[in-house]
Amino acid sequence: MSDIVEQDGWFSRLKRGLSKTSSSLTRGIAELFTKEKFDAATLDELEDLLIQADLGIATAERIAQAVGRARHAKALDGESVRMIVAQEVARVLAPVAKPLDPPESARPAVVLVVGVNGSGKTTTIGKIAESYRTAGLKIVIAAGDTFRAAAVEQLAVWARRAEAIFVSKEQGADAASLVYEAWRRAKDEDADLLIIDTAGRLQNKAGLMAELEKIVRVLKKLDPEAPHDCILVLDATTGQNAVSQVEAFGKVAGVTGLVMTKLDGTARGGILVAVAERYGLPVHFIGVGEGVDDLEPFDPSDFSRALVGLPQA
Ligand SMILES: Nc1nc2c(ncn2[C@@H]2O[C@H](COP(=O)(O)OP(=O)(O)OP(=O)(O)O)[C@@H](O)[C@H]2O)c(=O)[nH]1
Repeated sequence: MSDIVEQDGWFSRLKRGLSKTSSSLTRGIAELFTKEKFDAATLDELEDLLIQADLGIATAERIAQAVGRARHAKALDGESVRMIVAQEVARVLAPVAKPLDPPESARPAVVLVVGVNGSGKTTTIGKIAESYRTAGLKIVIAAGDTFRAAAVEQLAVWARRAEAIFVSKEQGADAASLVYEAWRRAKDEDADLLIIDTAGRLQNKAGLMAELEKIVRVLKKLDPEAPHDCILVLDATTGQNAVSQVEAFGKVAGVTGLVMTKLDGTARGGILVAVAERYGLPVHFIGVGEGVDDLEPFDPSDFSRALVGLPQA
């Protein structure tokens, strides 16, 4: 691959996006080799370093054990340790890397997008709509965040770009009734896909969570299988808080998959691994920047190598 293509490619954006995490891991691992010998205490330090990057205790332990085994077989250096980290991380992530794949038989297939304020829901919806427009699908987008006029406007821009039918209501309107209308509209138009934005809410605000529950209830009356996908968008910079979001949104809306954004904003990008290990939920997309090209389908090999600053396999 030429340098120019490589520069503009997804992997180099991913690598740049994950550089806060990868440089902190690379530096930390290099420091382990300034010790006189690489012994059990060094392995503990490695484990701590991985936990600090939010990789989760179980994965950190497994990686330290794998490095421990390798140290008997060959002389280690920073790069070989990073390679072991990448291999173990890829192993954890392989089962959760699944493209978003709403059923073709459902008309419309319903994708509900949930998450706290500012996590990147709008950007995610724009990306999904764009990829399905390219595939020739007829799309309806419902502006279920009826609280913020700016959110509706932003979504309308994405809808126009994706040549999607856009359904919105006046500010403060009941979100569940908007969802009802949007589903009917999608049915009347024989649309393939209905994507529903929802208002950002904190997982500990009971009133807003009840409203989300009502949206799901309304959808189930229209189609017992809906929503076919319920995507939780997680902001990586919220760290361990992502874990409580998965639980709270999972309980109310039955989360079926994840998108993790803003991996560029943290040195603890390992949080994706911790969440994957704990819940085994599919990861559909990851985001490392504000542009539409900075959100891409999740690839465990690319992610795990970029996480420790290694070139693409
Ligand atoms: N650095 C960075 N910024 C991102 C990423 N994804 C989204 N953003 C930015 O984060 C902000 C919030 O993204 P939105 O897509 O509007 O999020 P939202 O969840 O719809 O937000 P609300 O409508 O406020 O609930 C925007 O300024 C995005 O450009 C990412 O991966 N990295």
